Amino acid sequence: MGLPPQPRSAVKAIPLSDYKTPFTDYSRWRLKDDHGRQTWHYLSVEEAKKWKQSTADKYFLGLDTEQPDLPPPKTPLDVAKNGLEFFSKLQLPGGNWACDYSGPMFQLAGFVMCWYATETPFPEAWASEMIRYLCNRAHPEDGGWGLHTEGETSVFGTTINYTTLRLLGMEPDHPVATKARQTLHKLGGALGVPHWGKAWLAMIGCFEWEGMNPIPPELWLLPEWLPLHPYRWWIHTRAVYLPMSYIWSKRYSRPLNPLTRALRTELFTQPYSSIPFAAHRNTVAAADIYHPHTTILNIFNTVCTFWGKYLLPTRLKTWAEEYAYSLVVREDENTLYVNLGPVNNPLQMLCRYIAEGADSPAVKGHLDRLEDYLWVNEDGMLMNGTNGVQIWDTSFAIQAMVECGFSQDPKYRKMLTAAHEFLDDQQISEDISDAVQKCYRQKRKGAWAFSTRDQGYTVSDCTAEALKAVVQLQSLSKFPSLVSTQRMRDAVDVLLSLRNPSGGFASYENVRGTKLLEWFNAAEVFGRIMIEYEYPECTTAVITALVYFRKVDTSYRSEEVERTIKRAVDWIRTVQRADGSWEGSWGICFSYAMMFALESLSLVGENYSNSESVRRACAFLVGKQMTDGGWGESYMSCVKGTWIDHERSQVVNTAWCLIALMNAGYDGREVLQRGIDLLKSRQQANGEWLQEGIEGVFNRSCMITYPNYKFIFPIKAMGMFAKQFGNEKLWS
Ligand SMILES: CC(C)=CCC[C@@H](C)[C@H]1CC[C@@]2(C)C3=C(CC[C@]12C)[C@@]1(C)CC[C@H](O)C(C)(C)[C@@H]1CC3
Repeated sequence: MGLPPQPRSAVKAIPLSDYKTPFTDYSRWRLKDDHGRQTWHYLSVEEAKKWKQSTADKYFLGLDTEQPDLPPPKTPLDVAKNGLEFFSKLQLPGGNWACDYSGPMFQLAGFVMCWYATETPFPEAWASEMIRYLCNRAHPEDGGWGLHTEGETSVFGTTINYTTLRLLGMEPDHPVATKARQTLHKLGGALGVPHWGKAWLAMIGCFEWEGMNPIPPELWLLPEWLPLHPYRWWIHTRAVYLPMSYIWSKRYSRPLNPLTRALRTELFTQPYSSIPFAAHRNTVAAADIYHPHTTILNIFNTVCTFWGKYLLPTRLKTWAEEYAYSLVVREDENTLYVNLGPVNNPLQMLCRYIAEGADSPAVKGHLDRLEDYLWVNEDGMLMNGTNGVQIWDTSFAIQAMVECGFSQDPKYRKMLTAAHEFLDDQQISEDISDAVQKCYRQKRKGAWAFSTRDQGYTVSDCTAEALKAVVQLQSLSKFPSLVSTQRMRDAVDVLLSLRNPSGGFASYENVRGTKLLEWFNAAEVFGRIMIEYEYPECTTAVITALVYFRKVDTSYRSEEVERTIKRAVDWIRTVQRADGSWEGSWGICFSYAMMFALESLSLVGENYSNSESVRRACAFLVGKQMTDGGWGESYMSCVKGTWIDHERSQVVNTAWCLIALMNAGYDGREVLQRGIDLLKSRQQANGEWLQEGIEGVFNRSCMITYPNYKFIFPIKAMGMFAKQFGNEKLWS
């Protein structure tokens, strides 16, 4: 400690196992919260004296939080109180919560490669800690990386993270680099890197653009009624391919320099100049493929390659580039450079750099806002999956406290008031003037996003959970009416705008495309990314929110609300599996979706005593209880689409299953109490629960952490148990 950031050459000789000691002085990092904008700052020694490190900073950095031992809990609410005692220390001044939102192992790489492509130097403290993070995440046996932290070594993960380390300053003969390179070569080298990897490498001059399947911006000029039009794609897919298509069309590569020349020799198993790149458009390492190319995609790619090479008129190409670029600019303007997510953001920056140059306000705006995605944990610096989890986690934290009956308790008033004010501040108050027509955006006035208002993207269940939290506080717990009735109605308008003909709800938008679009999924590493799908979690969250809203406002669009609830419940029934379960898409996995499904069914009056479908669901869950009383689901549940036990019970899965069963009105007290005992037994003396397995997922194959869940859901489960059975003394 006390060291300045280590010069990158100093990281030279450290072996893979020794990256636990920070390269920077961890007592000098601070997390700043500006209306939910969370950014990490590395202070000078002088600055650090004036700006004290908070408990939250220390916790996130893996330093000792010095929280005292609390009186041993005797009742479920004691456990909840102790949990909250700790969790309250993690609340940021703006009333929201933050977290290390890691898991995917491709975001930092995308960020570093795009940043490098813009010829911008990296701040020293970042570079050192990013290097350390990647060293800490390398698999101990083979030194490679996978798609996500739990995944097996892949060509994708290893190619892009090896490249990242080198761009950040690691020498090629460093033991970490040597080991990773050997593994990469054993896997056939970077020629087999999937599509996005090829694109990123091409941007820094380490892959030839002709070796990539095309991403023609001309697609944006197709008539919108065509099923293939990008506006019908899932929002994240189109947001990534939009800037990528512009860069692809421009064939932009950073001019070569000694480092990228060296990388050209390190990444491949054969001399770079001897590689016939055009023949390798479809070369993808077998182990990397989650979603193989379809014949139709291969034909499409061949046609597009031919079209681009021989037929595309220059004027049309320019027009397409200009149109795509105009959408890139709008995305920046509409989100104040935060952008939809961590992959499109750096790509957007590179587009602005290509078109407007390094000194343009746009590139500067990007360089500034990219910081919102960076995070520092005990292992180093990484890129978060979004610019935070602010609204989402704050909504759930409020709901958990309400469930415990703490909204009436003066002790929690300050924490809840700050959280309430945060949600009030973060509701999106207006639509983007020309956005709906020209950027293909969903209605957003009245919505809440997942992270912040600045990011500004409607998400169905984020709107629903925030609305539920607001109703719970304002109408059912007599908190001041910060969010007016009109604004709640705006939120309901958003939810109703998201209805689909099936009755189910998707994530950001209505389902706009046909499932057949999946034939054109070119990303290779993810499944189900081409269109929006209806999800049990999103659908049930909407049902729940509408039921809550209806409790306080019976008149607004009442028939539509009624019909929407009914149709959504019908949809939920259609996707319940024969074994009684629901499969999750955003959390791991069945336990997550079932928690939401059984809550909404209970709110429409279906429970264990009167519904066969609820009874089947309960039997499923009870059947999964482990011998220690807990539940545990492996992330492989999501990959395989069938419940797979974790090797050990998990606090978060246990809480989800308990909440699900209690919502269902399941009457087996013993089953529930064994789960409650397990949660209590895992709580530390200071009220904390320790991090266990990864909690979240997206696109079926990529895992992502939700570290606050281990506080929020056990607290909620305790509150519900106390409500259902009385807050009796259970432990001496
Ligand atoms: C394939 C690409 C572009 C990768 C970048 C990562 C994003 C796509 C991921 C990271 C976090 C992520 C899983 C998220 C979601 C969508 C996809 C995200 C944004 C949503 C908003 C979908 C709806 C969900 O119910 C929930 C709100 C939990 C999540 C939150 C995180």
